[in-house]
Amino acid sequence: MLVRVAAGIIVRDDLVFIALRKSSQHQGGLWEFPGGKCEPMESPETALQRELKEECGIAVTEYSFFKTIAHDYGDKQVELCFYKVTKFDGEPVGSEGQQTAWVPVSDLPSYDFPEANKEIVADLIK
Ligand SMILES: Nc1nc2c([nH]c(=O)n2[C@H]2C[C@H](O)[C@@H](COP(=O)(O)OP(=O)(O)OP(=O)(O)O)O2)c(=O)[nH]1
Ligand SMILES: [Mg+2]
Repeated sequence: MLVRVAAGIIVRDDLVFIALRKSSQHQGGLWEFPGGKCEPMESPETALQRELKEECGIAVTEYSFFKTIAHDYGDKQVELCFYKVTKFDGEPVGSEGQQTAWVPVSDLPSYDFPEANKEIVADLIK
């Protein structure tokens, strides 16, 4: 099962907004860049806008493509399209009750992310 996902690296100054995945979710208990699955035929850009509205309550107004990562978790194959989100309307929150945090980019390595995110975190702290 290949799942296409769009995720936003929401940045403000030197801080990044991250969220904790619920324990009931795939890769639960790990931190993530908010986002979610693309619907059939939906572009990742549209999915990014929709997911960040649903999960964080923000309207994305400026973003740029960062990187695509393909990863096989064994039980699930994901293709993650990461976007850097540089402007948005509203203040990001955990709309679905998820724990969230604004963290300095340099602190990202001290948070546990899914395996597929390791390369992204490494790129961000470069
Ligand atoms: N959102 C997000 N998902 C990630 C990241 N890293 C990573 O491996 N994933 C994986 C976990 C999931 O298998 C998949 C994303 O699914 P999701 O659970 O966010 O999807 P969704 O928001 O549509 O949620 P749902 O309605 O299906 O519960 O991608 C990440 O940084 N952000
Ligand atoms: Mg999600």
